[in-house]
Formats: sequence, C-alpha cells, structure tokens
Amino acid sequence: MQTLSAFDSRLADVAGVSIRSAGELYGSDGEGLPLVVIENALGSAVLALQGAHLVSFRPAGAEDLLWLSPKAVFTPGKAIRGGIPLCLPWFGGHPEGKPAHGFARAQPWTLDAVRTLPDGKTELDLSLTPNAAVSALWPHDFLFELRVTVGRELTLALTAHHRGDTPVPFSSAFHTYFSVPDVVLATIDGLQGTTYIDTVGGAHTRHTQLGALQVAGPTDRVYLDVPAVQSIATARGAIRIDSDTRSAVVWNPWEYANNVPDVGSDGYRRFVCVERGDVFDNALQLAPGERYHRSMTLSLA
Ligand SMILES: O=P(O)(O)OC[C@H]1O[C@@H](O)[C@H](O)[C@@H](O)[C@@H]1O
Repeated sequence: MQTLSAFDSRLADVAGVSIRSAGELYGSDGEGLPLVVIENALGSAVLALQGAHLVSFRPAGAEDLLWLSPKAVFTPGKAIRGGIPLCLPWFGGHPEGKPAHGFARAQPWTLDAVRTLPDGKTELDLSLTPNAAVSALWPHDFLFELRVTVGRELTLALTAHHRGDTPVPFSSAFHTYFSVPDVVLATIDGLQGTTYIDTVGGAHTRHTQLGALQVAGPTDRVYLDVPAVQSIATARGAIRIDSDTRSAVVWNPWEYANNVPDVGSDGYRRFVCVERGDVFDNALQLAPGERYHRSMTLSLA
C-alpha cells in the first residue's frame, strides 16, 4: 500500500498542492489512502493516488461537481464510491470473472509531476505500469498515463500505450459521479437521436433516445457514437461535459443502491453517472505500440 511517508514530498513543492490522508480529510478509518489536495484561484480538487481517482472538483465559488458517497471506503485495493473512477482496460463485468471495470481504479498510481501553468491552473501527471498483481489479470506490457488539469474547468487526459507484442481488446471510461440536488429533477441533454443499449436486468435491448433524458428509475444505458458535448441541468445550474470519446454510459441504480453498503439509503438521489468512454460497440483493439489518447473536460455551463 502507498503510505504518506513513501510519497516523494518534492513533488508537492508547488503552491497550493499538499498530500493528506483520507482519514484526515474524510474521517475514514486509519491512515487511509494518500490524497493530493489541489487549490488555486480558479478551483480546487482532491485526487486519490489509488486509481488516479478524482474525488472532488470545485470551480472557485461553486459547489462540488462530483458526488463522493458519505459512506465511501478508502481501502487499498477497493474502488472508491464516487468521484471519477477510471474504468480501464476493460469496462463492466469480465467474461472470466476478473474485477469489474478493469484493474486501474484499484491500483496505486505514481505521481510523476506537479506544475503550475502560466494561466494559474495546476497540472498533475500520473502513471501506472505493470506489477505482479496486474500482470496476472492483464499479461501485456503497458504504460497508462493520466494528466489532470485543475482550473475553472477540470480536464482528464488519458493515454494508454500498448507496449505488448500482440493486439489486445481495450475499453475505457471516465466513470463520473455527478452531484445533483435530486436526480429526479436532473435533465441530461446531448444524447438525443443516439442509439443506446439498455442493460438493466441483464437484457441488452437497443433503443433510440428521444428528447432529453430524465432518470426516473433504475438506469443502466450505454449510448453509442454520441456527440462531443452533454449537459446536466439541475436546480443548481448546468454542468457541461466535453469529450472526444464515442460512448456515454448513464447509470443510476435507484433503490437497489440501498443494498450497496458504500452508497446507503437514498444515496442514489444525490448523483447521476454520465460516463464518457469507448465501450461496448465503441471498444477498440490496440495494436502493438499503439497509443490510445482521449480526454474529458467538466465545466459549469
Ligand atoms: O459497482 P461498480 O463496479 O463500481 O459498478 C457500478 C456500475 O457502473 C456502471 O458503469 C455500470 O454500467 C453498471 O452496470 C455498474 O453497476
């Protein structure tokens, strides 16, 4: 496990960037996981090194755009409930029973660099390379890199460099949990006219999205070949999502979430997941040496 003392403090010698423990910030048990806290005049964010996982992003003067479960558990090897888990290098369940959504979200990433940009934003570079546990799940050489830019907007830029010598199937997603005052009053735009696969209950039926989407029950839909921009309108204002990925998964477990210990009773009312990525029919195959590069930007609309 990564400990605070193992962290190279020289990387935190950038104004407004500090390393804290999950115990300190969120009251989780023990020391918890190391978190990078980023604060500048434009916005602030909190990033867990496990999974290169954003757990908070606030444009200056605004509410958090991300939902973090009040019952989130910060345990090594367990995905954190909320924020932006990275689903990588596969999405959803695995046919051989390997961990859902890939291994990247449960692995300790390395913080390679932190810098302040001339425009006042803060930029962080993180990476993940194979280790024994990962190679047992994905026997290929790779370099995953995430660049996080925190300003009035949040940008995540993912590069997956396939350094193995055989082609590999590949999917990824920015599994963003957006904070909403009440999910039933949120409206998602930017999916109209696209085809989605409805996966609720295990059936995979195809439909066309007619009009804006309002979540009114258990929802688990994979939208394919979507436009670059979606927005989520709530009583608090609208959030804009920009990405060059091709899919958007919309997920809310509804009351089934009451059985999920790290969501808890009525937790589902406070978030909606809109997950930009390349999944299902939009999944790829990476050739030896190929680099996959995609990004997502979140901002107030
Ligand atoms: O509990 P997990 O592994 O984080 O997954 C949560 C959900 O993630 C979504 O992306 C999937 O579409 C859902 O089917 C899944 O239930």
